[in-house]
Amino acid sequence: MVKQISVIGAGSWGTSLANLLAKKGHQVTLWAYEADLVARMQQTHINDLYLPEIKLSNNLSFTNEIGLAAEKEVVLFVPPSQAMRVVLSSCVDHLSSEALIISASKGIENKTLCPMSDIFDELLPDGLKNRTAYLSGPTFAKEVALEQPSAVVAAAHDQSIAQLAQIVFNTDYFRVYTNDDVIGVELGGAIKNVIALAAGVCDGLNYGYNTRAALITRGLAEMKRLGLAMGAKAETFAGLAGMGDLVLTCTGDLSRNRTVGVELGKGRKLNEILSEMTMIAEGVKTTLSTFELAKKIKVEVPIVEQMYAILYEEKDPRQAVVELMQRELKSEYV
Ligand SMILES: NC(=O)c1ccc[n+]([C@@H]2O[C@H](COP(=O)([O-])OP(=O)(O)OC[C@H]3O[C@@H](n4cnc5c(N)ncnc54)[C@H](O)[C@@H]3O)[C@@H](O)[C@H]2O)c1
Ligand SMILES: O=P(O)(O)OC[C@H](O)CO
Repeated sequence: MVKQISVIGAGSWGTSLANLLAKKGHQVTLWAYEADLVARMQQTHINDLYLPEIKLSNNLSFTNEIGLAAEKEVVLFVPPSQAMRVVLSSCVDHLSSEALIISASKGIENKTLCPMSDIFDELLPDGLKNRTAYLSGPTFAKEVALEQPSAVVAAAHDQSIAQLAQIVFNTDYFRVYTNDDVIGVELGGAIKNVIALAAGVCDGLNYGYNTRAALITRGLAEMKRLGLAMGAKAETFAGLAGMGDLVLTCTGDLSRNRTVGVELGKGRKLNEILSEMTMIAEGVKTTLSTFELAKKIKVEVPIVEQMYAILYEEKDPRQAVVELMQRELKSEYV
């Protein structure tokens, strides 16, 4: 059934998902933060800042008026996670009480340590709190835009809402599974970015496949440990939003997080690396949140701690690896 949908956030992922939905036949409006980008997309149907390689569907319209965009049957939020609170706040009064609300952003807010679902729970009116779903999984925006077969999960507390999201997004190249573990799916998608930074650091230091495999596996152990302490299900970390996204981001050259890590491993300064990027590497800020969250709930996350020290205390990446390798010996599953 054709839906009126708005996508709030015209970065590479919002644009790619808006295009998927429009090609599927939905009536889609894409809201961009940058007014000049909206004007150019209206003329060219190309997002020259964030997804320049893709000619967008003629079925897609563009706006800079967030209130109007929010008045749709389905509202998909895809801003950077640190901007989610402000963006959602400006939409709340315009949302229909019947709307299906979806978040596809991956991160943990710095100042509150909230995953996106806590921000939605805090800001949405009661009737909409149970009408939200969280889309996550191993998906580079460009590959989805090129219709490469991909799979994701739509997580919601209410499975009828997860199923609605599944129906709205599923295509023959974008397979959507439902999931009821909202916190697990959210933490998987957020913390894998921290581990991807670390995987990039190892590559930048010219370590090999052994190091990468060890990093991915022990990174997954940290994601799962923190997730379990936050009430997530263990199996979520073996799924698309856990191991699936972790493997993609730690190994794929399209990952912005992994790319930042590679440059850090080569010895470049964080500020210099970030100043050259138009796009966002969520893991940089999520490292800070994850480090503080783990400290608060007393969960051991040695890779996250070393990544924090590299990013925020200018620790030498090679020394960080040495310290990880020289930690007290222990059983694999402690
Ligand atoms: N790109 C991907 O492949 C991909 C895949 C899955 C999930 N995600 C997630 O989607 C979210 C959005 O990332 P992206 O890759 O689409 O972005 P991007 O890096 O391609 O673009 C940056 C985005 O940030 C927006 N922005 C910058 N400052 C802002 C502000 N103050 N307020 C509101 N918006 C602002 C820009 O308008 C733009 O939409 C992130 O949480 C990311 O982790 C991305
Ligand atoms: O490019 P990254 O590192 O932000 O990763 C993009 C997606 O989250 C991969 O699933």
